[in-house]
Amino acid sequence: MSPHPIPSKVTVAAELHERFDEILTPEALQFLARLHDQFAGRRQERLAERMRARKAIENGRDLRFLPETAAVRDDASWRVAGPGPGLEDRRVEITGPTDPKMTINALNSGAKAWLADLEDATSPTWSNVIGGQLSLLDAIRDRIEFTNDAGRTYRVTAEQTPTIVMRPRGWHLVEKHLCYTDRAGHTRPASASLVDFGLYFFHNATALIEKGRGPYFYLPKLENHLEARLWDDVFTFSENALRIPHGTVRATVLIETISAAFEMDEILYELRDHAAGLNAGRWDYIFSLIKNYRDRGRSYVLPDRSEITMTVPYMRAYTELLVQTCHKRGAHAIGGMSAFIPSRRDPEITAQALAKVSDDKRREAGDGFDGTWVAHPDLIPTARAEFDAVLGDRPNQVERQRPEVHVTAAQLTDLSGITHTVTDAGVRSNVSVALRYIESWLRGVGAAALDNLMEDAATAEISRSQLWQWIHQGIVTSEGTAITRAHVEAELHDVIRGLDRSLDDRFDDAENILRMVALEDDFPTFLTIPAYAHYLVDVVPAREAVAA
Ligand SMILES: CC(=O)SCCNC(=O)CCNC(=O)[C@H](O)C(C)(C)COP(=O)(O)OP(=O)(O)OC[C@H]1O[C@@H](n2cnc3c(N)ncnc32)[C@H](O)[C@@H]1OP(=O)(O)O
Ligand SMILES: O=CC(=O)O
Ligand SMILES: [Mg+2]
Repeated sequence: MSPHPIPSKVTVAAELHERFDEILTPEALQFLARLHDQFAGRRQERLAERMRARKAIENGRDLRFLPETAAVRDDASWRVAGPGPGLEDRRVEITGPTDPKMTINALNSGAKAWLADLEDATSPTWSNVIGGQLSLLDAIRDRIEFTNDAGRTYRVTAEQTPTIVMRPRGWHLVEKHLCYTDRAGHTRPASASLVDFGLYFFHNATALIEKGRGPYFYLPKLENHLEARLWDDVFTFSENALRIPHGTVRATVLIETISAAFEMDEILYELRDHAAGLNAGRWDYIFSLIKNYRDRGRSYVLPDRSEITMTVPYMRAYTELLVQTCHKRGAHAIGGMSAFIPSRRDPEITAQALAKVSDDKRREAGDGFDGTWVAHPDLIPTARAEFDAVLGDRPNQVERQRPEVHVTAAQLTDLSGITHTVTDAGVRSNVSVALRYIESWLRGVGAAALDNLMEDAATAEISRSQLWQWIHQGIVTSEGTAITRAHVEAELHDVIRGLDRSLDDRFDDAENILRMVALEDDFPTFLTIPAYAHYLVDVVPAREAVAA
């Protein structure tokens, strides 16, 4: 370390589009630099630990409830902070990206909460990342407006708007358009989590509190309780920095990795001053199962994506444990996303989607969940009806304990007794969906309706990781086709031949990424990491002028 350390800073290494200076103010960048001073090193340690943990599973180690944290699990006395103002009743939450139109539509939707998503549903182009922050800034100040190409102007007209719960990107991602230079003069890309969280918190925490709500977050893709501790420390540091009372932030943690399912109590405990609940993030959870057990033999091979439902035993074990853990600790249990979406052009598709969503939400409400997610505004009445039927006038059912639930470690990963059937159609569908989703993502559209299903980063991860696993485990389809690399290549060519191409589509790049993440021997931990590095980064020399 030099005897006269230079101040650390965060600098902008990208074009400043219209109004970006309202978000990337010197003060906001300085706040990001302080967050990185405190937490960038710990983030790196956590990421290194993720690699070690994954390697251990790969080498045959079974996950277990941690002996060293048994006291936390066994202590019946502690509770979490619980809902902040505006989070008491979360029976239906709409999720979606934060472009201005979706923001306004979500705020007018009638849902109780809006998951403003910078994660699974957002392609992290520079425009989307800072544009999303601008939408939120404007929404919170009641001034958001949008006019589409046809001249239709969108405004927020609802009397009661949903409580905003923002979801920053996960710890694994970087934001290369912002550079962090530490006190020793080393420059690295900023942490995407700290950027998304930090900018939102810095600009909006006080305004949200003045509106009677608060700075609320969904935390994605946590793998263990030490990552929860890191987030908790980020919250406490940020509350102190902005002189906001400790415990104002609320976090709802997605339990969407297999390892986190073994540490639900511990995650809530680490975040107990800030925790509002847990969410059953089913799509990433399935992806995490495949990713971690992909090399553990055929008994860990999951069937066609369409067959992996919430009623198979290992998925039931996970959701039952989640509800039980939450209610024991005074936390809300929030259900997940049914991927079926309605079509305003096709009443039959809509009827099918509503029936599937009804079933899913009825099961969740009956199991004790306090609320749930929907992907589309037209699903809100259906989801609400199922929760109204169980909750009635009560805002939630946190008081409903589930003492009869006894989930063992083995049940969480026991894939025996389920079908492992893979079909030709399942292979084709994974190739087609993954390719088309990645193409959309590369164009900056992070959630898409494909074949009447909602697809986002989490669902696309399932498709590509299944292809990888099926190839590497030498699976033969029920029709007798050996799923080799050559076979998947042939399917890919076939899908590409059948596409409606345009001059500016990104299918060539999408094909390149799909090959990288599904057809190589190496298994990238997230498809978004190489896709971002290859195609989404548009860096210009850092601007010293806006450095903090
Ligand atoms: C695994 C997970 O993490 S799940 C959570 C992350 N995923 C998501 O959040 C997906 C959210 N959903 C969506 O993005 C969209 O519903 C899609 C992409 C699936 C489908 O969107 P579209 O093709 O636009 O659907 P459709 O044409 O039927 O939309 C009708 C209207 O509803 C609006 N709408 C649709 N979904 C949403 C939403 N989630 N939030 C707000 N408005 C929405 C559309 O903007 C459109 O508005 P308009 O009539 O003013 O143009
Ligand atoms: O984020 C939610 C999921 O299902 O993944
Ligand atoms: Mg997810």
